[in-house]
Amino acid sequence: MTFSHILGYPRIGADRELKRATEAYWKGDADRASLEATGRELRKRHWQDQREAGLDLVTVGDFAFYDQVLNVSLLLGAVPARFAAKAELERGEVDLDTAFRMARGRAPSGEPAAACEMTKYFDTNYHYLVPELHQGQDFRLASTRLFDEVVEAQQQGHAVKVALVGPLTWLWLGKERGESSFDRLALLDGVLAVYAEVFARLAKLGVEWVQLDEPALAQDLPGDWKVAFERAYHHLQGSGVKLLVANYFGGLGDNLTLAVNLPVAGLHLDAVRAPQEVETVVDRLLPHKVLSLGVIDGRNIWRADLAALRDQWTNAASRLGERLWIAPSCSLLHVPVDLERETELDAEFRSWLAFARQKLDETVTLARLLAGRVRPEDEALLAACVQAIASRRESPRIHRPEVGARLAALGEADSQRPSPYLQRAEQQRRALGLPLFPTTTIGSFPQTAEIRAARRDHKAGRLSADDYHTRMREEIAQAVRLQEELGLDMLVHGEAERNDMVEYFGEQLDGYAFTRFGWVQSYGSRCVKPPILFGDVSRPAPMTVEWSRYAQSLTGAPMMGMLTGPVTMLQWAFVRDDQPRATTCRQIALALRDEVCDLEAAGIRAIQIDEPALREGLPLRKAEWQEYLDWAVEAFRLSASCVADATQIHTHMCYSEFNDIIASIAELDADVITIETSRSDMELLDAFRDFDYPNEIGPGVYDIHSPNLPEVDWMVALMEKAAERISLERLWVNPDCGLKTRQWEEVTPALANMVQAAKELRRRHA
Ligand SMILES: CN1c2c(nc(N)[nH]c2=O)NC[C@@H]1CNc1ccc(C(=O)N[C@@H](CCC(=O)N[C@@H](CCC(=O)N[C@@H](CCC(=O)O)C(=O)O)C(=O)O)C(=O)O)cc1
Ligand SMILES: N[C@@H](CCS)C(=O)O
Ligand SMILES: [Zn+2]
Repeated sequence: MTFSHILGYPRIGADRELKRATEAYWKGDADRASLEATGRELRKRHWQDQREAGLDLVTVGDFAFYDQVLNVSLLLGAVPARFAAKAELERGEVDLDTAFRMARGRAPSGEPAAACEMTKYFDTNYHYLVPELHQGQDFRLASTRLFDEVVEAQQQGHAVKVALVGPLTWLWLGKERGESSFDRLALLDGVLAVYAEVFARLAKLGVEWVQLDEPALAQDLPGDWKVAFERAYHHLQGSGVKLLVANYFGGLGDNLTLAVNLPVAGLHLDAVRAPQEVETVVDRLLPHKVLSLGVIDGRNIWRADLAALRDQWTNAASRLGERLWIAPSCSLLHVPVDLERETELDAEFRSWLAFARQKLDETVTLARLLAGRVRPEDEALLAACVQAIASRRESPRIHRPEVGARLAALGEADSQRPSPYLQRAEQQRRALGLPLFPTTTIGSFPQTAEIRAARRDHKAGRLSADDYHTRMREEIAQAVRLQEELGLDMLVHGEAERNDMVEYFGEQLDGYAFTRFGWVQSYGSRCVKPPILFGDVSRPAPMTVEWSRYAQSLTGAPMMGMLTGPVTMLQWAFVRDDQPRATTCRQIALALRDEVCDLEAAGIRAIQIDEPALREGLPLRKAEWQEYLDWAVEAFRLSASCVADATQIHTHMCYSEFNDIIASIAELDADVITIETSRSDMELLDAFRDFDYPNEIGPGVYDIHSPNLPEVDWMVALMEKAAERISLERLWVNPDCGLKTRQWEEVTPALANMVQAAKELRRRHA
């Protein structure tokens, strides 16, 4: 028999039930009991799905009301002091509201406090809460939720495997806090003691297998971390459960020997991203260990080629026999829940896809194919699969010769602005007439319930296109009026008409398809619906020009055009796997270039091309960075370089640590870059100073994720710190990121203070 399992399942629910339940609880519209009931209901359904599909084990521990990394922090009692949870820690149960305050700064009960930092989980668009680590920190078992969930699953009759973020990856993802620097590996023993206690309790509950997610193994590990891996897993040996160490999102690389030799009962490999490592691991795996092969893609939505996978892994199956487990490459958290609901996609296109629910079936069928225990339903799935794969391969919907021809005709000059920055800057100063410390925002204004309701009514046919456009124009006019009243210098139209900065463009470009219910959790209750990039990309018609032209017609101040850049359009979509990502990215860049040209022709004097995903697109291994950066930078430049010197190109990035990639950021050659810096106290600007970054910079002066009002003095002080690093004439004043998740009641006074801060800075530095 070949075992089948998954590393984790989406918890948000096919109807985003978890989003609705948590948001209702936060608003005070639902009580704790009803939130917990929704959690139980979702877990029950998801375990049932796994069981019905025929998986041998159901996975427990992947559920979270906010984030699975935060769950481990709670389990370990790693709750920062500002959340005042001493009594809860002593009692051994951190309250759910404390967890919500850690995640978002506030909850229905307890005092608000600064939320923990949130950042991207490896190279995904999923955000985790960064564990805060202190010198001499104590750890103690401080949550029983995991054990309760295990009992819950067992009572429903399931064979359970527990999944947790592993101790090394938890530390790897954490950040040292406090005055003096220290080595966070010094905390490992304390962390391990709690993991051992957790395992002992799980063993008592009859749990045989615990999966420990250690994707840190897919990155370049310093020597002391490799030693720590060995030490940790030796320490955890004999803790009463069998440990399966799971690596995903990439290969083990030079951590292969380390991983293969860990004293654990099994290893999971990402055989989608690193199939080439499997044979070596099989050769070297000790005979008592199992190998879980992640062969179904957990990061994409294409239907698996089951016949090809069967042929590819037959040898491993015959060598390993019962020691082979079959699984998706990583948790299914990163794909939408159920394709069955997408009834509006045409049958042929739908046949090319598999979402989480369908990937369960693929996993089970493949395991049975490899074990030679084929059932009629496997034969049926295999036959449907063969047909779908052939239909996708041969489809005329994918290839459009004119797109390839346009790419082939490109020369170096096409990704080059006519003049260097200094010359452009002079022309832009004349054309735009901006003051010192110009103020701007990042693009979006609050996506109110009314805006979303109007869009929903329009999509449902209850609001005509004309009426919808009128409603959106009213929103834009109001946003323009407000910005003028506030005295902002470079205006934006506010992005009211956009459901999402990627999906909106995906809906208008050829080569993309979009779903109705394909939600994927981005952070907490927030979800995104990544479009599906299936074919050659082109722009059939202008996408933003009329909105921008209208917004500009309302004001004499410069109005910034607003586009999502090619790398972000690629990174936040499900991307075709039949050609290099670089080629797809260049196709998107050309489509965007058409839009940039049209915006300029419509009289728009500044155009922002957002690239918040540029950094997260970096390969996990440094050796592969440069190749990626080369094509990513070229794609951005290709999209931006058709404009005249006097047209100002902006870009924006958030969630970025710039030190490592500053040279590539400079190569983008954007006239202005606005970045997230406020939470780092402007320290991120050191990279720009040290590199002698030549162009203009808007370091974010306030954190848009927080509902707290930014004070004028605070922003002035931050900008003074910025001015120590960057020359005054190159500094802009703006928030950290877009304001779509905030309320107008928060945005208006915050921007008023920001403009006030800019005035004070001008007074001081006149
Ligand atoms: C900048 N960020 C983004 C990332 N990825 C993206 N693809 N887009 C981003 O903007 N990654 C990094 C960050 C993550 N940040 C965010 C911020 C905010 C959200 C968010 O607010 N998501 C919304 C959904 C947004 C959306 O698509 N809205 C649509 C549909 C609205 C809807 O839910 N409609 C309901 C009906 C209305 C109702 O009753 O509420 C429905 O269809 O059922 C729209 O505006 O039309 C969220 O609610 O989670 C995400 C990531
Ligand atoms: N223009 C976008 C960028 C978000 S990263 C916004 O303002 O929401
Ligand atoms: Zn941003």
